[in-house]
Amino acid sequence: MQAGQQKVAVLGGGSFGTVIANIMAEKGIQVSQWMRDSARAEEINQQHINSRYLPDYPLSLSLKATTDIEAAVKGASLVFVSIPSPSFRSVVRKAKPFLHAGQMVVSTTKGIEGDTFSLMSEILKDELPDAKVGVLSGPNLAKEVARHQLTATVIASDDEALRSEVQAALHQSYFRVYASTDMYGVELGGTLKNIYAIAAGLSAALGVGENTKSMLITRSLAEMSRFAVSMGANPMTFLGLAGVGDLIVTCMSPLSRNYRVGYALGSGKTLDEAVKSLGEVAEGVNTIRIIKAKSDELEIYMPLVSGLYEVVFNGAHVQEVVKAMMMNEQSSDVEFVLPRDTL
Ligand SMILES: NC(=O)C1=CN([C@@H]2O[C@H](COP(=O)(O)OP(=O)(O)OC[C@H]3O[C@@H](n4cnc5c(N)ncnc54)[C@H](O)[C@@H]3O)[C@@H](O)[C@H]2O)C=CC1
Ligand SMILES: O=C(CO)COP(=O)(O)O
Repeated sequence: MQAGQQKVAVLGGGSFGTVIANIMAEKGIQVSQWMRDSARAEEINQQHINSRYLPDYPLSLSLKATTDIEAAVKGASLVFVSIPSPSFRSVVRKAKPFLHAGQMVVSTTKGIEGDTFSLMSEILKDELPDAKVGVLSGPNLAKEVARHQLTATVIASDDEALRSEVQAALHQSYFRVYASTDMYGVELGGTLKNIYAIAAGLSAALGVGENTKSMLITRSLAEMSRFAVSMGANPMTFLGLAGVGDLIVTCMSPLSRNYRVGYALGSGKTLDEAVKSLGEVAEGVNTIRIIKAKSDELEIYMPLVSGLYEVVFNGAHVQEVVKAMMMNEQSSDVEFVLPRDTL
């Protein structure tokens, strides 16, 4: 389809929904961005800015925002859902009456629904059994994308036509889209790394050295891939942009909201203060709780998650938790090379 004839809908008026919508609008695709806040929609339409989430970034003049979800999705070949995980299902339900059979729907959300332990692709399949479903995930700090910093991401789906459509819609001189068929692995990569970004922010605030930061990131990768593989994901996915790529950016950048929550905790703020002062979503806080419960239930060894859970929710002292981890029994480096249970 020619860019000028294609229509795409983006559900969500926050930082990521806005940059994704803007990439496509800049290419001449007709984009309708749905949001609940009418003042924000009017601001995007009149002043071409989203001052709450991306205050310093002018948006494409052709990007159109609306509070009418039917108008947003009507005639759209692709629908992106960029809504924080706690509200994801309810927004999909709102859009559902206006979607057709075979509709392509892509989640950009990096979280888990607590009550059901559903990833967003599972919610999409659940709510929209006739839709073609995909997941977009990768090292994609919204403010850097808005600034046209060279960026790459991953579209994961079983559906080849959906993967090609998303690659064509989002490809830009500053934005590349790689393909994957491991939807579950790609989605878990984006979701789990938020936990370790909180740990990285916390340790940065405590002034740890570069060796320590490297150990933390690499052992985080080992832990998140161990969990994902137990859930059926492909370990190779964690070598890609949605695994190690997203883990690195989120553990290293103060632009990450999860990293900032960790940094605030390490600077002596309470969890409430840290989350309130952020004013945006940090999915990792809920994800720690959800993954702690799941890993306990399935007996998956996750010492970083357990330690962080104790610090964040039970007031344990970081130094004590770290000391216990360092004194733990010796283990395998890459357990897909040397399995832990053969030690
Ligand atoms: N910001 C980033 O750099 C990136 C974010 N993501 C993911 O994208 C998802 C969305 O995040 P952001 O856009 O960054 O969040 P944000 O905090 O910037 O904005 C969230 C948006 O969702 C809207 N919203 C929340 N509940 C709603 C409801 N019930 N109905 C309608 N709208 C509702 C809010 O009004 C707000 O516009 C998250 O899961 C995040 O992990 C993914 C890649 C990069
Ligand atoms: O997922 C992200 C970058 O890829 C954004 O991370 P935060 O949600 O921590 O800001």
